[in-house]
Amino acid sequence: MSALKINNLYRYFGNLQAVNGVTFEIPHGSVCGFVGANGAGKTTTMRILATLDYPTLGTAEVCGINVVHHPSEVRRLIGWMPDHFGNYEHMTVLEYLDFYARALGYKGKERRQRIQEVMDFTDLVPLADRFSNKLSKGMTQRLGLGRALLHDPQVLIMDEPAAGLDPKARIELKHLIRVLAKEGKTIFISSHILSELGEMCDSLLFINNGRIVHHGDAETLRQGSDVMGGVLYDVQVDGRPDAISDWCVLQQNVEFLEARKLGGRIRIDTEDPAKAADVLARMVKDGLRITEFHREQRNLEDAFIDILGRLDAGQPAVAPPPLPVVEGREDKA
Ligand SMILES: Nc1ncnc2c1ncn2[C@@H]1O[C@H](COP(=O)(O)OP(=O)(O)OP(=O)(O)O)[C@@H](O)[C@H]1O
Repeated sequence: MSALKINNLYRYFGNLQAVNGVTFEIPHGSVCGFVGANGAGKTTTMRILATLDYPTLGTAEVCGINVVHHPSEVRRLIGWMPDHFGNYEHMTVLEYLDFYARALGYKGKERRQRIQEVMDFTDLVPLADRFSNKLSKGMTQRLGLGRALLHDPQVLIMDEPAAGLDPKARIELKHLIRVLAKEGKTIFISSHILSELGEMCDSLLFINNGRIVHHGDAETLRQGSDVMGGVLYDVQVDGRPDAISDWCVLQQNVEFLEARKLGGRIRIDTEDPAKAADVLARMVKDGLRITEFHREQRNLEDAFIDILGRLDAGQPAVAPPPLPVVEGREDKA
């Protein structure tokens, strides 16, 4: 059973189709990044999962429990960290967590212990007596995370937790997310900072205009294979750079993509490194003086733009690959 499962989900606001037939599953114990432009439908999808909104059509389940039919049960399983949350004036960090722990039904010693654990984890102990509305953005996010973790949820849903954080605070947050992932929690996190998501996520889910346009792991996206239908190589020659494009015209499984100063980018129509080695050997045999031949690592922003470009060009989005199986996941630090 998946930790999160969304099936053919729609959410309309009047005529506006905010979520438009979204389907995906996220396995237990994995970290999934949710990526999309402003207004793509991320918050709406997350709010439905967090039982704060209703779908127009379709289903959403957390650990097999339907969010519409059993919202109270779902709330016990999830920790929700919204992109903005209100702090109360004249309430210290400790009082704030105590208030929510009471609301969650914790009593006496157990409550104090749970608050202490959360404050230790989020490094809020030195801020215990600070007014919660006088915290920096990074401290506020740690308080929000602490609040979301009070009932030790299995699944954490975080909407743009890194927005507005300075680099140090982002690194601290990333560290906390890694620790939680190592503990086996399922984490669904939206962000505009793709490079950071790539480092900590087992899979990335791209949404555009309310539709899922890609679901895959970051490494495959960087290498471009499942997006581009082949593998990209950067090739440089000693001599005429356009010798590569001339050569590619005569090949069946090699496509010339763009010229560069000393050569060009090509796509080899295979995942198999041995076949790429064959292509290189043929180039050399045919007289190209190769000075560089390496598999291209694209950044995730490029991959996202590629996917959107394919959609704009009327090409179908690539079918999602099988979901990653998370067994004995390793820390990616
Ligand atoms: N309560 C609402 N009433 C009307 N329209 C809404 C409502 N909530 C969201 N929308 C619209 O639905 C679309 C999707 O919004 P959503 O907040 O889900 O996007 P998002 O991907 O989270 O964007 P951002 O990255 O800017 O937070 C947007 O066009 C937004 O204006």
